[in-house]
Amino acid sequence: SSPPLPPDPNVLPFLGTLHWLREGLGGLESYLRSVHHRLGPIVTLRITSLPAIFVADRSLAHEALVLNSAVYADRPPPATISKIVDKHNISSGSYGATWRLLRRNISTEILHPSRVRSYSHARHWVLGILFDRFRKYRGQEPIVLVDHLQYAMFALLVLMCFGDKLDEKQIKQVEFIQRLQLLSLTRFNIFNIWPKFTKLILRNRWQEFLQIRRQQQDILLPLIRTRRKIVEERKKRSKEEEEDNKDYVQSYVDTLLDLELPDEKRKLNEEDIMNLCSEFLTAGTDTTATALQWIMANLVKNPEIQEKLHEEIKSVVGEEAKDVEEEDVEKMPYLKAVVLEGLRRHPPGHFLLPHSVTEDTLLGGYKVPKNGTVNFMVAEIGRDPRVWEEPIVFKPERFIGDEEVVDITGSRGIKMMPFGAGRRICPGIGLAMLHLEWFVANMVREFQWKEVEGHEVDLTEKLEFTVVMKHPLQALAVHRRSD
Ligand code: HEM
Repeated sequence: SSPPLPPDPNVLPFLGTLHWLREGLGGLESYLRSVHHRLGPIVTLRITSLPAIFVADRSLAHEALVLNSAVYADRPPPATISKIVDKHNISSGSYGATWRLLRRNISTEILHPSRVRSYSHARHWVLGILFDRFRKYRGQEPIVLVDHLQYAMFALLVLMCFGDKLDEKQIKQVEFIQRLQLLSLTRFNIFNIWPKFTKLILRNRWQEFLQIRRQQQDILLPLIRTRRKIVEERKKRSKEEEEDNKDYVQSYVDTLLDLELPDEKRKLNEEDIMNLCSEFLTAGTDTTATALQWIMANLVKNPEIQEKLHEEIKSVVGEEAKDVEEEDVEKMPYLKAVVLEGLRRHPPGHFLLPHSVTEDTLLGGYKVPKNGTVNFMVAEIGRDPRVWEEPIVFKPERFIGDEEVVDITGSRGIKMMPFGAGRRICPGIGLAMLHLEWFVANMVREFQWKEVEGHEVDLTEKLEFTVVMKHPLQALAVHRRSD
């Protein structure tokens, strides 16, 4: 009498998934699209021995993530690789006291709007670096934009994480090792399947994994130790002396040094802190740089949208202001619409991170078992033709109206959910939206972005850690104002 699992398209569970596995995870999405078409918005695949449920419908997503949010707030137990790189981090932590503590810490101590404001000087510093780089191309040579955007996001998040302005060489080292780890993760995921056996058979690859991990320790641990010393010395100084030191800005590492793990009754060790810093850097750089690249690509492809945006920016900040300020972006509805349209049409993650449920439950009349994973199809939901007219067209105007057209947090209903929804919603949503709006506004204010002949904008997607442009955007940045 117990309700069945959502329908499974394969008569022979494991064999059935082989044909998309050949194409990698990118193949999974198009396979699922055809399966949903046949079997409805909720289906089961057997990728491992545990059922993996896939949800492609906004109402079911809302029912699960928002209306039933406590039940869906768990994550599947970590596999071999995750046990090492994600140990005690937020994104893979199970729904319990440790997750709650770490999530509260990042949300209130680093990502709270008042704290985010305190990093404004860092954003101006990074914008200066970006613009110096762009000017060197004199509007004549193509810029591969994503390389610069990634560097800019790293410069910014490294500063928020470790507190100090590092030099270019140090920032590049951090960027190098974090990206190496991220991009090679798919190759190492094989160790999640029969680890004892695969570690033996693929000995060299396992050694490579450990080597990357050591390299990461060599780069990140000294930064953490330096910061610890600064914090300890600061504690020794008197309150008055500290109040005079107006330049001091709290970093993520500062907030982690004294945290105590509730389950294990001990402070975080260096490795825990490194994992949390690594998560912070990865979560906030690649996602934002990817989204920025997609938005800029659409502005280059649609010059009339870019000009309309430029007109709005000029009307708010005037002709002479040096940079667009952070308060200014709040007065730019078209800018917000451009960013939302970018996130709808090209969400950096096409799936949320896998969720799991704290108890057996029901969704859409089917059973969702405690031991399975539940995956939500973000890109499909944002491109649902029943909600979005001409969903493939880039049309910011769809977000302009008398009423709020979309609630990006999904709490009052989901039409798109690039940041997820419910208890596991991305805690960086405010910072990410600020970075997207502010950097787009400043880049469009300062330069006209033009297509390069022979390198027309190509919106083909490719799955890396996020879904990126298969052919990265190349564009000319023509300075709008004479120096
Ligand atoms: C455009 C930029 C970003 C996008 C599109 C994005 C998207 C997401 C998504 C889809 C999730 C998973 C939600 C779920 O599983 O239900 C997530 C989780 C997370 N994000 Fe973001 N994110 C962005 C920027 C950031 C930034 C700037 C930070 C912090 C510096 C951040 C930190 C996190 C963390 C810590 C989690 C795990 C939350 C948890 O499991 O409780 N993200 N993000």
